[in-house]
Amino acid sequence: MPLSTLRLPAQLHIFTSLRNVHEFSNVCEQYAGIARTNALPLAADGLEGGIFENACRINHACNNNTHNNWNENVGCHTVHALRDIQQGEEITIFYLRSQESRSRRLAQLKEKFLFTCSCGLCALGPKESRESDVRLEATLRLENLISRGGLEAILATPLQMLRYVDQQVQLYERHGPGDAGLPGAYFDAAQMVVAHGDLARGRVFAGRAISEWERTAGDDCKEVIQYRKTPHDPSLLPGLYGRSMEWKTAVDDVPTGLQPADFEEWLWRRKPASKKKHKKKAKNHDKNTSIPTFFTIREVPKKGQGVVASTKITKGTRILAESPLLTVPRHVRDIEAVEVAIGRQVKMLDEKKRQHFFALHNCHGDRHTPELGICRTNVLPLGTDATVGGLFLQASRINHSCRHNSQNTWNKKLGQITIHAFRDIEEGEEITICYLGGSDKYAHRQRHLKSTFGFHCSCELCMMPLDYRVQSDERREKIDILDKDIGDGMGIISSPLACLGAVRSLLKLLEEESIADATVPRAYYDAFQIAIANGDQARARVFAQRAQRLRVILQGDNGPDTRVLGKYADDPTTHRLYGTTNKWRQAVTKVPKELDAKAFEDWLWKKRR
Ligand SMILES: C[S@@+](CC[C@H](N)C(=O)[O-])C[C@H]1O[C@@H](n2cnc3c(N)ncnc32)[C@H](O)[C@@H]1O
Repeated sequence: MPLSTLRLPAQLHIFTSLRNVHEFSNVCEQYAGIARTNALPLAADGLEGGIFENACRINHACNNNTHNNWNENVGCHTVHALRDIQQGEEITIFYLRSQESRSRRLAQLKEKFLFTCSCGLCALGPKESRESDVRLEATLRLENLISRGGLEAILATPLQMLRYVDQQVQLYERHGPGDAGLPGAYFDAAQMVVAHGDLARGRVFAGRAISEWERTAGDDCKEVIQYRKTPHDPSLLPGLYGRSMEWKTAVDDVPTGLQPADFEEWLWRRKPASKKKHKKKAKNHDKNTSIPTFFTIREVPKKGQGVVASTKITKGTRILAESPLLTVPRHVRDIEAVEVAIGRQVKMLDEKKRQHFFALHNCHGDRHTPELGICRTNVLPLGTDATVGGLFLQASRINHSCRHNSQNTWNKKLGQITIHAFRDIEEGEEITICYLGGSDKYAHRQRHLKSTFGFHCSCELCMMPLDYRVQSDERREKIDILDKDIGDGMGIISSPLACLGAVRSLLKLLEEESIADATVPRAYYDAFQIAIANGDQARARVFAQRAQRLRVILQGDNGPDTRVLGKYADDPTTHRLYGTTNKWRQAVTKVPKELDAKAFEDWLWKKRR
């Protein structure tokens, strides 16, 4: 039970003996510090917290072995073992709201609780840690897709939503029984199938959710009590049963006698992959390019049309290469001249293309002619800082996200825009690019998107809780400052070491902010320039190689920046800045070969030991 009053001296004594990681100069600050260090949430929203004599002594681990939960029925904080705990092993809980990548967890724990976590998960070697991060990020992404889709997506694309939960459960199970996300996932699945009248599967999913809640929070927890009857009568799931009857089954239609794997196939409505279907997929190529089609263009809730992955797309895949339908001058004040230029090109389109053109979205209403409104809504830049934009029948259907998954690049040599996935995209997930430049903060992003494209952004990042968004804005502000400092070019010569340190800090912030677009190779290219301007060919080669590898992901082998970076990686002295000073002069052969990963990074960034 929480310590409800502190009038009794014994309770006050317990309270003041709790750890306080915050500085204080009076009693009020001391008590507030203790509360901030120790309070455990009394509800899922985390707005109210309680102080507990024993539970507040439990330390954090990112691979926690227990799950803590405020049980409002019994008015107690409960702690349940998620796996066997050996005698003498420390009992641990998880202090943060959700499992994220190692760097994010470390940053949040440092900020909120002022410690550097060294638990088993944080202490993994680089390879295992990366693998764990990939799994956690995938879980989080699926969680976001499910929660953002909401009822609308459950009703519109139920199979897709069920697929997300299926993948989520598989990821949780790969993590082992320690994960407390399972009951929620099974409950989501129960809601999805029941909304379409499928009581048989609803019964199985609801049963699994209840037994997982019992395991992680006890049979007297709120959820078990509230939904105890649903495995017997899944139609009791609140407000959902029979919104559609597309998957209608009776509650007793659960198949018997199936092998476990076959039962799971039935339960999750997975279709066994038939050879025929594979053949069809391989043939499914875009008519105008040699690229297989990875997407469909269809209605996306609250966004009009959008481009949606029709298969899983792996990081680095070229999703689309497309020639512009017409080109439009950008940054021109003389609107009439622009209208004339557009009008002339629209007239020259054949009838079919003209129809496609006028079917594109126009967010400007009758403020402009339809031709100009369509172009202003849909034009994509043909190069960095380009004075010309292009209008595309497919690429212009791609919607915006502040945490996008794909990069658009104008490939002058091909005369086409390319769209590359810079992280894995799940089947059914929307393909998104960023309409904005740089690392704009929340308020600025919303203002700009509203005034230029007429919508309020509710992407994954913009929908994060306020405290997360504030942290994100702080990181973005730092990114902006570092970017400007590095970009002014003076530091390369006058203070190269500080400049290199700034690039390293920038890359760390970009990773924390999950920015994986062209900003990252650009930062490595900055590091390359610092090294080569000061005569260090060895470091320059490594930085150029890293920038090139990232450009291959974002633009492909034949991308506009990929080749030139390859040239610099082969021979860094071909860069125009080579030898501006010889302060760090070093041959290209001096890249150390014997160092472990950490020592190599220390060498690369000239970090003194
Ligand atoms: C280039 S078009 C993208 C395709 C467009 N959705 C369509 O139906 O053709 C830009 C327009 O799409 C919509 N849009 C793009 N991203 C959006 C988002 N994240 N949320 C809501 N609407 C969005 C806005 O209406 C915007 O003006």
